[in-house]
Amino acid sequence: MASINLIASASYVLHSIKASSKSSDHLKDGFPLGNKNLFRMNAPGNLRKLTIANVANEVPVASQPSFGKEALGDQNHVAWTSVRQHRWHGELVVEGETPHWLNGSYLRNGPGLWHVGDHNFGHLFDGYAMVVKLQFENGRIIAGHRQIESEAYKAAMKHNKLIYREFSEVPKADNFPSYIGELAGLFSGASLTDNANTGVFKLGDGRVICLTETQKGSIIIDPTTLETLGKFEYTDSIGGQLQSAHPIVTDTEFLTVLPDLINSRYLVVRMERGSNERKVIGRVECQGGPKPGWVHSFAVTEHYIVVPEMPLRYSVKNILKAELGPLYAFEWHPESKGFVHVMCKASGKIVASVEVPLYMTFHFINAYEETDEDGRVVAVIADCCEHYGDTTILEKLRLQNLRSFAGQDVLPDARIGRFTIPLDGSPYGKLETALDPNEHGRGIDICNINPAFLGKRYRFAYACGAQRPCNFPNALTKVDLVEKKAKNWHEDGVVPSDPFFIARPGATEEDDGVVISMISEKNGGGYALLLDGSTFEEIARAKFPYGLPYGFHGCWIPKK
Ligand SMILES: CC(=O)/C=C/C=C(C)/C=C/C1=C(C)CCCC1(C)C
Ligand SMILES: CC(/C=C/C=O)=C\C=C\C=O
Ligand SMILES: [Fe+2]
Repeated sequence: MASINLIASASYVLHSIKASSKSSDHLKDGFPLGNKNLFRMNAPGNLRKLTIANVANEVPVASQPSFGKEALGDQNHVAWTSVRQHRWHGELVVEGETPHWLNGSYLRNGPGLWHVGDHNFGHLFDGYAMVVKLQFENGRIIAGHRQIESEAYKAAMKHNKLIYREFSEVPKADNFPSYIGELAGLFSGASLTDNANTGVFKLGDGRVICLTETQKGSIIIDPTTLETLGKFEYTDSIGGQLQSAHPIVTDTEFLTVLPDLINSRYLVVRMERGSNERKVIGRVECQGGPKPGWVHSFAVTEHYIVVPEMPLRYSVKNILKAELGPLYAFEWHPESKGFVHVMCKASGKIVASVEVPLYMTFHFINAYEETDEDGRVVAVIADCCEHYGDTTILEKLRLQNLRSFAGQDVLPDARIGRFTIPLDGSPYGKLETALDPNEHGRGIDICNINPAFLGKRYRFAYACGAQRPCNFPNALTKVDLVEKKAKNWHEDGVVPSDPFFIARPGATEEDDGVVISMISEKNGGGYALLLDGSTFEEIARAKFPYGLPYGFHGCWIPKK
């Protein structure tokens, strides 16, 4: 059965490759090159003329009139609306001043399209990936966005229906045999999405890669044109289907965690700069069960890798179901408990596996080693955006909820959860609240730090926070973990994304730099925002021709 499915999917892949060159061609068909100032805003019925400096190369998707089409009434914030065209590129007018030392490109990945044909997707995490670029050049900002041409996206465009399984979406089996094919495809991974919408990373050798949580969803793009260049092929034989969405990428290496659903363990792997071959550092045997916990992200210190084992566990039963359960591919197993494991990076040995209170996190912020007066490491501290051991947030991120509850105070509380993991062999670790969550409006997620402090004792985290009432993080927050205070940025009706810190060259203070975020506005507009990393005051903003959907995670590519 699996081989039949593989043959089917191989012939499908061939079709898609042929279709892909055509698809890029037909995306240009009917492209009104002269029409440089007219943009239809995403807000329903809102036709406006905007003058944007040097707008070039706006590319409507000729045969996809469905872009930006969800008809959901006035409440449909542009943050939760498909982008109105496949790609765009142009210069933005800057209000304020961007620092002249800021030369390079900020790329951000996230969903761009949440429907196919007449079918609206269910969840924020389902959207077909779109990368947005802000290229800073001597005070100017050249911007652009482009859909990633994953197999899942191309297949959906070609057949006008969902073909691959997304986070909350399962393609409809037209008939029983095709459902059997779909099941086999799930075992082989052939039916799983490669929609690389979670993050974008610059590898040490300069390649730029977009990822999702399936290994096949590792896609190389051109950071200048944002063109999809092809699959990132792992040349090792490690196998498996899944990966963390958040590898730790430095100039020298790429570290990630691969959940192994068959053996109920995690593989921690490392890929050197310039290589496509991952090598296993070590294995973490899960303490609870029945399956490994979801591992969206993990953390590192200078010498250790911190691997979470959440009670929110992968569920093979759910993954194989035609209708997903309330927690999609996962199940909440409080009886299986929560654990955190610490692996020595050099030897792969587990130096601590501790039980901790039940927790629920997407994002680790950072981790570091705590030493005693003799300099011996006695504990590992790991911080994350923690949802009080409650999975409700997953339901709140359903598009219907994001669209219908704007302004209502339904965002579940979140905090910075600080794990203390003793290295003295004791079986328990601590999970405490790092600062009063009211400081950041009792909402916090999508966090960044100064990358020079990765794995080290640090003081500042930048994240999306909340200005209540809200149904989604609607503020930017700078958290001071030493003073236990936060500075917040908010404007009425905004949905800000990924506050990304870039250090000023030569800086000696941790927060000396700028924070970039892309803002979606309630009137359908949007802009790039620059805040001072220290004061958290606005230094510049630059309006996009039209608002962009909410995005997840970005990276910085300094100009060579
Ligand atoms: C955007 C984000 O934060 C997470 C995305 C996660 C995805 C796309 C997960 C996809 C999966 C499947 C398609 C089936 C198997 C399990 C799982 C990895 C959840
Ligand atoms: C948007 C999000 C997770 C994205 C994953 O990469 C979490 C939002 C949480 C809200 O508090
Ligand atoms: Fe994430």
